[in-house]
Amino acid sequence: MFSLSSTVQPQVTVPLSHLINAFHTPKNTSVSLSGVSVSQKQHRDVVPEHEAPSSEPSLNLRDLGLSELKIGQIDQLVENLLPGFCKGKNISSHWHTSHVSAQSFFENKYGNLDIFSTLRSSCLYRKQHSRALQSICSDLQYWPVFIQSRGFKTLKSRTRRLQSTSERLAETQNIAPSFVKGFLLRDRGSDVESLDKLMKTKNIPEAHQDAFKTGFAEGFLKAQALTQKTNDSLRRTRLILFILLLFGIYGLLKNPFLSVRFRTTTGLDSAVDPVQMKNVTFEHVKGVEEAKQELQEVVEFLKNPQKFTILGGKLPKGILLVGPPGTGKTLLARAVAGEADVPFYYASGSEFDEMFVGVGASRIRNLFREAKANAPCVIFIDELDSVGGKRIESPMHPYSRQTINQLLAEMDGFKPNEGVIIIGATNFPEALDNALIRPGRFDMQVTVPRPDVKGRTEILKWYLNKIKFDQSVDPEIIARGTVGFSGAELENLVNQAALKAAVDGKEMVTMKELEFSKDKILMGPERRSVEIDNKNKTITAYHESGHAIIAYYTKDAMPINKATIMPRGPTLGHVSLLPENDRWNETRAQLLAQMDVSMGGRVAEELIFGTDHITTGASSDFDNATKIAKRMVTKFGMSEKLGVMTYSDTGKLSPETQSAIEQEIRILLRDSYERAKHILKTHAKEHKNLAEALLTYETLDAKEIQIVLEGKKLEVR
Ligand SMILES: Nc1ncnc2c1ncn2[C@@H]1O[C@H](COP(=O)(O)OP(=O)(O)OP(=O)(O)O)[C@@H](O)[C@H]1O
Ligand SMILES: [Zn+2]
Repeated sequence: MFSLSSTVQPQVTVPLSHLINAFHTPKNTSVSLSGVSVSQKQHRDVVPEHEAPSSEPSLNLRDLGLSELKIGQIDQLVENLLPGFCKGKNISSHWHTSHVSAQSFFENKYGNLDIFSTLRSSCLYRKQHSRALQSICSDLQYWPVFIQSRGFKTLKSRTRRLQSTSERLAETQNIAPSFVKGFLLRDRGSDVESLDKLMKTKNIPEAHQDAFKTGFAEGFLKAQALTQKTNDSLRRTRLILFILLLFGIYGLLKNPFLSVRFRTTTGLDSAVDPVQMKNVTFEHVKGVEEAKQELQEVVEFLKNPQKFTILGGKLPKGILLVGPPGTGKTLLARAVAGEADVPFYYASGSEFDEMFVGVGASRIRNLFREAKANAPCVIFIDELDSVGGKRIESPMHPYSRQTINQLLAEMDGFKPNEGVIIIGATNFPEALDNALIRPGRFDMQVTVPRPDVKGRTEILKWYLNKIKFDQSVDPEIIARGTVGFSGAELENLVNQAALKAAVDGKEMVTMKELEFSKDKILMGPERRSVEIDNKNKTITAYHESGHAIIAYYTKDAMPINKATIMPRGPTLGHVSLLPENDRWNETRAQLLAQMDVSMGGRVAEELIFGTDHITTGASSDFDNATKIAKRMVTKFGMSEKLGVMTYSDTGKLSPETQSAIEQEIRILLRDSYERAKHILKTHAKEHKNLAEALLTYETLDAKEIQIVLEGKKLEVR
């Protein structure tokens, strides 16, 4: 384990290369770190400060103390800095710890949330931020190194930091993502923005923008070449950069819709032009069937608003697409417009107040004026939380209230049959201002989850069909190994494989390149979340199988409908049961069975992972079981000791009766726990099989569960 001392020591001077080596050196080599105490299994030696070669670039951390952190740097920290720690394996385990502590902080605060989206979308929570950051950063004392090296000006030092070609490759994404968009398009780092901003301020006409970007990249290459002339691997980097560039431009020409992204232009009274999205349809969005179904109605409405409303159709004005980054929310919104063949207005919440503070409100006004004049149409507001967050006391955004109020006023200001549909996207719905989700505003929520294994297969096939690949390629195998990947990441995976094949001079993409780029992505930025996912997934798989096994082997339990370990909302997985008929009455045996099924999760954790490793994940299960037990005792007269009598207001009971009730409930729960334990012990083998099947397939329906429990082999889907 690579753990660094836990206090920030701003006075330490750390030679960059030493840090870098520490990040990228395999476990068994020893690395010198100056001034940073390092402890792990095999001790690495710590070189005193003066021994650092003076010619090396070094950084005085004093100038960059934690208190200096600007809110705007949080994105950089989260998106760029922390992944940097995860490149090597050691770092990844290190990150693990920090992640958990930061996450638990947020969990206490907000329930089970994705730390990344939380940090990303809530620049407003200044206090929480600094605390969360401290918990992340407290032992990452050299983090400013990375922050310092962001941006075009300082990229030189950053390049030195990068050791392997593959990282240089990753680096190129940060350098020129806007013109490799559609190709390697996930990074929206600050570099892109600065380039975009530069183009805005320089007023580059659209026709020349590509040339400008190219020139910019070339200039960057030159600057790089000047500083490190003879470096061999640098040449390779330049080559790769260049190939990337060509590919990117090629992709841009070939596939314009991928890169056309409408932005409200600068200026106070900016014109707003729609983007017609004829060529994006639901066909382009894979693996989110449920969301598409839910949105189908909206398409019908947009095709003919009057008719729809005359027939009595009722539609929300606003639809909120909720889901993690890169799952296709923007794509879905475009597809809605495309399907209905109506104009699509794109706006990004974070852009409203970005150029000139206070113009957000007028931008919103313009946007809606234009949209209404061109109805039916779709207005899409990406990153809705950054305009509609609960930022009442945000010093960063003094005008945001105005912006959000304007948005609310506009939404209230038109009738449902006017044909304007507002689609907002967020990966952090909890941060939204309550006023926004009231009826008549964003009152319909559509979840856009990470794709399951089937969805991932579809997405991979879709993007594979755009490139050349050989017979060996089996999308399903890749899909199984990419738990937790979003659509964008899968697209990226395919693109990177194509790139790798091209760089290696191959004619087609084979399984080898796909596996390579999968691993690369896994080791890169996404790794820790996936790693945590895997660990959590195992626990979840046994927990959920526990419920399922009890349900299956208990005579009076409801039949199982499905079991899944796909996280949804705040849950990590669930087992759903379906009553055979509507239940008018429940028997004592049925109630007990329900309790046993609830107990199954925790019992499974205890049996498989040991008492020390049981998780908090069972609390709602216990709530369930306790409620049933309580009702049995106090309402249904199902306790021998307390007899056939109801006890409605437990507050008015004598202490003796109360404790008798409690005692009875406790006994019911304890017995239930023991029954569940007995079943799980008896069926340990089936339990294991089911958990493993869940880990492979993520979701199993009733029939598949039965097949597994009967010891047969599941057909590969
Ligand atoms: N389900 C999917 N099917 C096909 N392609 C997808 C899917 N999800 C994402 N992609 C690809 O990833 C790109 C980025 O996705 P998109 O911008 O729609 O995600 P998003 O959910 O809006 O992300 P963010 O929250 O970061 O804005 C899409 O343009 C598309 O190329
Ligand atoms: Zn449970």
